[in-house]
Parts: sequence; C-alpha cells; structure tokens
Amino acid sequence: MIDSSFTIGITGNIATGKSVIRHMLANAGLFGLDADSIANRMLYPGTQSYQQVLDAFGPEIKTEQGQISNKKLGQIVFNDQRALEKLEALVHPEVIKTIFNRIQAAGQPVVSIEAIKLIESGLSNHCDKIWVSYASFDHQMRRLRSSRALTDQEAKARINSQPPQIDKFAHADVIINTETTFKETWIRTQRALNDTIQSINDFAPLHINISKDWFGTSVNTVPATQLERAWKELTRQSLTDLYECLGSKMVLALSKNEHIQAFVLWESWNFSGTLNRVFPGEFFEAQPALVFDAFEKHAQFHQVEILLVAQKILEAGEIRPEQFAFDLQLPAQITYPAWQIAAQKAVCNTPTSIWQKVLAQPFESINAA
Ligand SMILES: CC(C)(COP(=O)(O)OP(=O)(O)OC[C@H]1O[C@@H](n2cnc3c(N)ncnc32)[C@H](O)[C@@H]1O)[C@@H](O)C(=O)NCCC(=O)NCCS
Ligand SMILES: Nc1ncnc2c1ncn2[C@@H]1O[C@H](COP(=O)(O)OP(=O)(O)OP(=O)(O)O)[C@@H](O)[C@H]1O
Repeated sequence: MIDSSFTIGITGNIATGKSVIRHMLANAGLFGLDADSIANRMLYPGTQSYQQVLDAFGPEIKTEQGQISNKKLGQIVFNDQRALEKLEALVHPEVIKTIFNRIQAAGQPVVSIEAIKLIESGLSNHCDKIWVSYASFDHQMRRLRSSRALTDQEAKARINSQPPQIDKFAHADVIINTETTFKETWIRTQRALNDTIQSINDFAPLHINISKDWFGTSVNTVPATQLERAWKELTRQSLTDLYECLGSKMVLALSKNEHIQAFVLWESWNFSGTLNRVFPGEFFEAQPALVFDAFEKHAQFHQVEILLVAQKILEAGEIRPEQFAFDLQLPAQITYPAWQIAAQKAVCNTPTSIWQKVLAQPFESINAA
C-alpha cells in the first residue's frame, strides 16, 4: 500500500511494453504514474537533484541554456554501470518521495506505477502486486529500431546493459507477454486487473459527470462487443487502431442515455494533456464546451498540469478555445521544460502557436521550493 492506495507496480526491460500496459490500466480507470517522467523532472533547474547531479557529473553535462542534457548524461550513464548507480542514488529517493506525495494527492483506491527500476529502487516493497512485461530480444530489437530509431549497435547496447528479464520474473505476481497483438495485450491486462481488484471493496469504474445528461467513462465499463461497435461507427477506424490507442493514448467515451456518442482521445505525457482527436468530428463542432469540459475533468483526474490543443485538431476552424480559457502561445515561450517539450511535439516542432490552459503548477518544483 502507498498511503491507502492498493498499488500495482509495473516493471520490465526496455521496449517490453511497460508503458503500453500503464496506458491500458489508465484506460481502465486507474490513476497511474510513470517514474521515468518524474525522474526526468528531478533534473530540471531549481530541484535539489539538479545541483547534486551537476556537482557529481560536472558542468559538461549542461546545455547552453543551463539545463542538464539528458542526451549527454545518458551517454555517460548508459555506458558506465557505476555512473548509472551514482545517478540513481541521487535521483531515486526524490522520485520515491514524489510518487508517495502524488499518490496521496490522488486519493484513489487502486493506482499503478511504471518503473524500470521498480525492484532495485526499493519501490516494489511498497507495491501490493508486481506486474512484469515481457517480449523476446528479437521483439525488443525490432521495436527499438523502428519506434526509437536506434541503430542495431545502440539497441543491443541498451538491451544488454539491463539485467536479464528472468531476474524480474522471480518477483512477479503477473507476467504479461506483449509479443502478439495490442488486443491480446489489452485482454491480458484486463484479465490481470480483474483478478487483482476482486478483493478491493471500494474500487469503482471511472465515471465523470459532465452535465445533467452527459458523462464520461473508462472504456472497459462497456462490454467489448458494444465498445467495438461504437468505435467502428463513430470513428470509422479499424479495431486494430482501437486497441493500439488504448495502449498509447487516453481514450474517454462520452455517453448519453447509456450509449457512447463520442470518443475524446488525448495524449498524456509527463503530466501534460494534448488533445489528439475527437470522434465524430461533427460532434466536436456541435458541442465544443462539452468536449473541453470532459477533456479537462479527465485530465485533472490524471494530475495533468497543462492542457494543450494544436490548431490542426480544431476541425473546420469554427471552434474557439479562447472561449474556454485557453491562451495562444509559442511553445518556445513556455518555460517549464516538460510542458515546452509536449507543446513542441504537438505542433510537430514547427514554430507555430499552440492553445494552452494551465491547470496546476508543477508538483515537483512546488515540493522542491
Ligand atoms: C539518463 C537519463 C537522463 C536519460 O534520459 P532520456 O530522456 O534520454 O531517456 P529516458 O529517461 O526516456 O530513458 C530511455 C530508456 O532508458 C532506460 N532507462 C532509463 N533509466 C534507466 C535506468 N536507471 N536503468 C536502466 N535503464 C534505464 C529505459 O528503458 C528508458 O525507456 C534518464 O534516463 C535518467 O535520469 N535515468 C536515471 C533515473 C532513473 O533511474 N529513472 C528511472 C526511474 S525508475
Ligand atoms: N501487442 C503489443 N503490446 C504492447 N506493445 C506492443 C505490442 N505490439 C507492438 N508493441 C510495441 O512495443 C513497444 C513497447 O513499448 P513500451 O514503450 O510500452 O515499452 P517500455 O517497456 O515502456 O519501454 P521503455 O523501458 O523504453 O520505456 C511499443 O512501441 C509498442 O507499439
């Protein structure tokens, strides 16, 4: 237990599917944290670890703007086990403290934490269940080559720098093989979740009241056949897309009269929320207030600090986010690094303005102050 939350710890080696499983649990209504994102925030100027890491690794890991360069630091620590251990010793205590604080703030009966070093950092001692993702070396290599654009040599070095996957199995309550389809990974994740929550009395599916008639729910609250039918009708996309989305995006079903009428898809990254698609497009045109409200409430549940909407998402151009308290800004003007990176990704790194709405100040900098 962390605070009074039943905690599922997700771990596994690189590219074995941890993040996909965390997203799938989030789409089943669970609040979840990614230790990697939190660790990254610990390196931003102003935090306690920032100065300690600079003292330990020297000013040559700084960028011209005075930030710690992940790339430079990564080149050092991923090629030197002792250096990685030194970095972890500085960062992990702060990461664990933040995870505890965030879980306490969320106040949810069941939560998940994804961490590559769940066991080694001691976090697993606070988890009620440990889930381990698995994919073979060949799958890891293929995934790193395609989605991370690493060379064979780089991918091999990353994989081989981690302990064998079998070491993690010894700690696992659940092992999820992710080598087949996204649908199969979804089914395995839901099955393991159902087994896990059977004993938890106060677990209730996510239900967001938006207005008198409308509510948002997590997609696992409707039977699979009904969900698949609604997806095909409303999105005109394939079922493969549905299950891939469930592993990479937040998918909120908007319902009225017990029927799904729309899907709001957004990307959750490092406590930012970027609106991705609304299906059907005409629904967004007709009911922008409802969509923005649902997006904000769902994002708040996940402790999102900034909402982002790129102009290209606004379909026919009739939707005016300023009416819903969004401001237009250039990504470069956003000063908090994680928010700026998310905004840059949302506009595909073009120097275009983006709509933003700040919901909360970064938790880590508040705690560091
Ligand atoms: C070295 C850093 C700065 C590199 O940052 P960068 O943004 O380039 O990479 P990112 O954090 O996204 O990690 C890339 C991949 O490396 C692997 N990785 C990250 N941290 C570790 C680690 N401590 N041990 C082994 N592998 C790791 C993961 O598979 C991850 O997907 C960063 O990874 C870091 O600070 N790591 C140490 C903190 C840590 O232990 N994080 C994990 C928390 S459980
Ligand atoms: N059936 C599947 N289930 C899960 N992932 C799959 C599946 N098929 C393909 N993949 C791909 O495998 C990759 C798994 O990546 P993911 O980011 O979840 O791994 P990870 O363990 O979190 O890696 P890292 O340690 O680098 O953060 C993704 O690129 C995903 O698209």
